[in-house]
Amino acid sequence: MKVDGTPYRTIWLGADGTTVQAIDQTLLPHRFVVRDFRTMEDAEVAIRTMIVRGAPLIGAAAAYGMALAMAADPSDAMLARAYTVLLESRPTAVNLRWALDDLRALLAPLPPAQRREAAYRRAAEICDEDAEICRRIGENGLGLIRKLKPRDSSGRINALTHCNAGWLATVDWGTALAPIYQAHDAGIPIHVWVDETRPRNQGASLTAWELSKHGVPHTVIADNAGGHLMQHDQVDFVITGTDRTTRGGDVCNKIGTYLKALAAHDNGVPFYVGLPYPTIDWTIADGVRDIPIEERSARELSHMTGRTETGELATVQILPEGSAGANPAFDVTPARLVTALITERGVCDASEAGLLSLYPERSHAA
Ligand SMILES: CSC[C@@H](O)[C@@H](O)C(=O)COP(=O)(O)O
Repeated sequence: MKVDGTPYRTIWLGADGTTVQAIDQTLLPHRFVVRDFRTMEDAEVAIRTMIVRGAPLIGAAAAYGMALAMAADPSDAMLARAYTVLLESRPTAVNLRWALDDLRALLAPLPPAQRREAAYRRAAEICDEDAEICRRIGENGLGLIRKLKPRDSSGRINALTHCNAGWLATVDWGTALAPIYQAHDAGIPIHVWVDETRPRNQGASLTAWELSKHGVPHTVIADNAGGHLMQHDQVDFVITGTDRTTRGGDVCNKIGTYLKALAAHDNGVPFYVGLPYPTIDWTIADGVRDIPIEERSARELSHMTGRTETGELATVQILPEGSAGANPAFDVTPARLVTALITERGVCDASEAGLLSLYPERSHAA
């Protein structure tokens, strides 16, 4: 996607052929800064501190982390260490494990001298594949948007989204936002209600930024406003991404997604989820019980960072001294609340039968 006319992906290989570069998402929307990752540890820190975030981008960054590890030391010991260190950087997005398993299976049988080149080549392929997958999710989601009739008299289609599942969360295009970009580009009058997404504000900071860079009309709302808007016919569909979706169609996504799905269900508003195949965890049937939910620091609740009127970035405390905070970063929306899953292969029911209709080769997986 473009930033002020210049095409960008979220992560790419630097001109020296070794350093990996990525947009620093902790500074958006106020500063556009590109970071260099020179070591596997740089990639690990970037994932853990959310310089890069969003399930598909976490997978891509982990793949490049493995490549950086192999550039430093292509031994078996380093391969095992890089796998473990990177896997522990964040627990919920299954794309991380998917990418590391993919790289390890490719690299382990190779002689060490061939591992560096193979790892960089595969990391670049994963990035290209993610961009193409997301473009296809966009096409498949566009088909659904074309069938919607506006509920209110504005003549526009109103989407509601939570967190950031746009191009910043992937390598390019996004998952939830790809159909919205394609609808906008096709001339469909579409407007997006953007949940601010406390505590880290991925909606207010990232989704709003990338929609404005693409010229998509949008309005940021407090996280709790969505139910009210749905009761008053101001939301035609809800669309989110996901960090892990079970083989039965339970959707794990940013904390607060479940409440949006409940409100959508109560108001007869379609609730769609965009996802690429590496986000499906075929090993888990019950998402509420079995998906690991990341607990993040209470500091994300107690402090907020923003731009002052004089243009500097400043961090302020908003909780009283001594109040405890709890910060579960994700929740699980049961499949029964999901109208449909939108994948690169097409649209299906949020159920095992639905997913297997698109991925029949997985029917053997337990
Ligand atoms: C295409 S991204 C889907 C999800 O990764 C996204 O909605 C999300 O929850 C991101 O969480 P984050 O904690 O910002 O990494």
